[in-house]
Order: sequence, then C-alpha cells, then structure tokens
Amino acid sequence: MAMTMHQRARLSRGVQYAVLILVVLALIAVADWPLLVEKVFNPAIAAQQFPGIIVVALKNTLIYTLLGFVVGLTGGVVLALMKLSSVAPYRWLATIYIEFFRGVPALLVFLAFGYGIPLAFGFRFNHYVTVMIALGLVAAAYIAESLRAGLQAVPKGQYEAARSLGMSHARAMVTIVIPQALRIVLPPLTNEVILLTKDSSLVYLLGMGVGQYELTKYGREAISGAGAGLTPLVVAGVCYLIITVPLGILTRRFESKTDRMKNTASSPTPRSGPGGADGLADAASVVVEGLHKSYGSLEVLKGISLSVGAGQVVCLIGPSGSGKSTLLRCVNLLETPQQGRITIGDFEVTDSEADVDRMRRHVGMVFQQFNLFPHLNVLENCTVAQLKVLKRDRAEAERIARGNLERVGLAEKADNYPDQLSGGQQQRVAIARALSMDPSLMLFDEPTSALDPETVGDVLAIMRNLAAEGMTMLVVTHEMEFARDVADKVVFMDGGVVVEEGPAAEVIRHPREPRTQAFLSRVLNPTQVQAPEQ
Ligand SMILES: Nc1ncnc2c1ncn2[C@@H]1O[C@H](COP(=O)(O)OP(=O)(O)OP(=O)(O)O)[C@@H](O)[C@H]1O
Repeated sequence: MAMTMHQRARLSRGVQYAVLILVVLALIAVADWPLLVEKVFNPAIAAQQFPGIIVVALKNTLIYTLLGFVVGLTGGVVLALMKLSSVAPYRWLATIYIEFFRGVPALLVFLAFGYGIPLAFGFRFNHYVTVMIALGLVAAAYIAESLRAGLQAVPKGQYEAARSLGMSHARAMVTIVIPQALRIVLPPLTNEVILLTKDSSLVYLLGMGVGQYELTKYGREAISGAGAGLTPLVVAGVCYLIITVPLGILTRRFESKTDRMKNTASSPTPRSGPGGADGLADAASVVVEGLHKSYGSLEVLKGISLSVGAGQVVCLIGPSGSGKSTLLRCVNLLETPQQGRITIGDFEVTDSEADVDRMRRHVGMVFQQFNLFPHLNVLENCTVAQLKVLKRDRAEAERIARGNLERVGLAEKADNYPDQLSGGQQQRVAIARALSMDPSLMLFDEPTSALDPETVGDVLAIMRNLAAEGMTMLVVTHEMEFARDVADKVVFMDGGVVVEEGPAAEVIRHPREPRTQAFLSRVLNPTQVQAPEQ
C-alpha cells in the first residue's frame, strides 16, 4: 500500500532520531570516562567552588546585568520616543547616538570609561557606576531600536480606531498600542538581557573592579588551582546558563500564551435578547462648511460644504483620490482641516477649545480595514471603550456588547479572536463595537471595499437596518446599489470639491454634471469604453 506524504515524513523523522541515538551511544561507548571526570567535570573540585560562586560571583554578575539593563532600558525608552518624535533634531540626535553605540565594540566603550576617561580627566568612577554606564550606554542603542520597531509594527489603524472610540492619546497607547508592541518587543529585549549578562564578563577581561568577582573571573581564578582542569569554567558556564536559559523559556511561554489566547475559544457564550438600540433616537445632524485640507502642497479638500440631517443617510461617491475618505476623517478630526467649520448636532468640532475625545464618544467609525484589536477577543473589542472611556461597569458593558453582537448576527463569536473570523464577520464586529458606544452618528469609510463579494451583502444588510432604525450615517462607498436604495442624499466629489449632490435616485439615475455622468457610467458599466471626461 502506498504511503501518504504524512507517513513518509514521519518515517524520515524516525530514521533521523535513530541515527542520532546511535551516534550518542557510540560516543558514550568510546569515551574515556575517568579522564573526562577528572579533567572536564570533577564533582569534588566543583564542590569546592560553592557557595562562593553563587554568593559572590553569580550575585555580582546579576548586579552588573541589572544595572546595565536599568540604564539601557531607561535610555532606550527615551531614545525610542526621540526617534518617533515629530521634532527633527530629536530624531537626528537619537539616530546619531544609536548609530555610534551600535557601531563601536562594547569593549571600546568599556575601555573608554574604565581607563580612557580616568587617564584623560584624572578622575575615576566608582566601579559599579563604570559598569552601569558602559553596559547601559551600549544596551540603550539596541533597546531603543527594538522598542521603536515594536511600536511602529502596530498598524496606525489600531491607534486611530482607539481614538475614534473616544480614548485619549495616553489611554489608546496604554490599552491598545503598547500591549501589542510588547509582544513584538519582548523577544529582542530578552536577548538584550542575555547579551548584558555575557558582556558583564568584560569587566574582568579588562582588569576592572579588582577584587570584584563575577562569574568569568571566579572561573578563571579557580582554574589555576592544582589539578582543577576545566571544572571551574564548566561550573561558571552552568551558572551563566542558570540566568539565560530561564529567560528564554519565560519569553517563549509568554509568546505561546498570547498565541494560545487567540486559538482557544472558551466556554460558549449565553445568548442574550436583542438590545443595544439605546441612543439611536439621539441621532445628530452634521454640517460641514468651507472645509479645506492639504497634505503639504497637495490640496485634497478645496472648500467642501455639505450637510447630513438627523437620521439621514448620506453617501459620498466619487473617483479614487477625490478626497472622500479625507473628508470623512475630518468629521471626527482623525485628520485636522486647515480651514472650515464642522458641527455635529450642537457641538462645534472645529472649535479649538472643543473636547475632541468627548465628541468621538458619540461618533462611531467603521474603517475599510476593520481595525479590530487583535489582542482582545470579540466581546472585549466591544467592551474595552465602554469600560475605559464611558466608565460603565463590566456587567452593563457586556450586556450592551452582547446585544450589539446579536444585532449583527455574531453573538456566538463573542469569545473568538479577530484572526478567527472572516473579513465580513470582522467588519460586523467593528460595527457592533462602534454601536456599543451608543453613537449619535456613524461614519463608514468604504466598509465593504476589503471584503469578498459574498460577505459584502451581510455588512450592507446591517447598514440598511441601521438606516431604517434612524441612525445618522455618512458613508463613503462604491456600492451604487446601496447608495441608490438607502441614501437620502448622494454627494459626488471629484478633485476635492462637491461636483453634484441631491436625492440618491436623481444623482445616480439622472446625473446632471458630465463628470458625474462619466464616473457613473464607468462604475455601473465597467466594461464600457469611456468617453474622455471634460
Ligand atoms: N496622510 C496623507 N498624506 C498625504 N497624502 C494623503 C494622505 N491621505 C490621503 N492623501 C492623499 O489625498 C488624496 C485624497 O485621498 P482620499 O483617501 O481622501 O481619497 P478617496 O476619494 O477616499 O480615494 P479612494 O476612493 O481611493 O479611497 C489622495 O491623493 C491621497 O494620496
């Protein structure tokens, strides 16, 4: 019977293990054990090293490592923040520091602080201070780069989604960005501690800290004893491993724990009755007047004005790059306009005194890329802002979240993590998350553009229901059928201006402006060859 690929792979692994075991047995058989015990690891000689190697040498190695890490971490955090700063001189300074200390050998830095500076300037640092500075200065450069990379690896959309839920900058960083960055940063940070542990032996190599024994020096001195063989160095090596191996194991545990969190759906969630419609009656109107927005020299919005009545649905349509998403993001100030006025209900968003976080609590936003928080499960995604921003108690937050999950048809997914859901399901959770804040206005930024065609309908159906319930909605979309059926008004934008607006059926069925006609015929009949636009 022919073997499957899986069976063949298992057989080949079995053969490899068998060969390995045979080699080890052969080595054991031919080894000169009495000589090895005498020269490499002699238990009697090893015993003489205790307890000195632990209470003096291991302790000193740990102190050096700790001192270096404290300075390195503090410096690393400062340097990472400087590198991410919008102030260019901070970035330059941090870059120069990092390039310098990554580029020169740690040995040279030790020499500079241990010998160079005392000789040049005639004063000597305390031994521990020298070790702390020399180890810490080098470690700071590496730690800074790990921290910066970790923070930058968290997608910008995560921060924006947190801010759009009304979280302050600090809250968004602490609750959403840093926990995700930590997972990325932890392995390189552990490596840094391991390197520091080993680099602490430089103290001895350079003859610094006479009388201060750390592991390498302790091993080196003991090896000179008559008949000591390699035993003292083996014992010192094992002591290093006592520090470094558990660190590696702890990191792997942490990583696999966070992975496991994503892969285990815990106990089934009790179903709750429909709910979560609180606040929909408080639908707010939106008025935008003379809005201008530029990115550098690129003027994206050139004096946009539009209005959305309370309980109305307005769809923004137009060619790619016409400024639709920028306009939408200006409404909750994810982008700051240079000129113009935006009012939501009675709240003037563009007032420089406005409490933006308070406004965002009432404005739900759904992004093209969903931006669910990957380190939180579905229920937690829907409760985190309720707990941290609205300060609801957990039972109430969970009741509201479950109600909204029921509403988008995903009550049974409450314990799953975002990466266990399809794109369409993730977008429905994103809608439930926004609804859990009881918004008075919902902003949708191309909510179906990143979805497979078969899941688009589920999301649109939820949006249709929301519209029917009287939610005020401003929607950037390429779904013309949705716009025609659901929108009270369609606004066609091109080149940063509103070209045409009016009742959905009119603009989509009987566009007046040639640019609207050209766009619609291109979108509605994609195969049709287009006449040049005016
Ligand atoms: N953060 C930014 N920095 C610089 N330019 C930007 C930024 N965001 C958008 N732009 C530019 O602004 C213009 C309008 O972009 P916007 O995303 O608002 O268009 P859009 O109409 O929503 O397009 P699409 O339908 O393709 O999403 C584009 O030229 C885009 O490259």
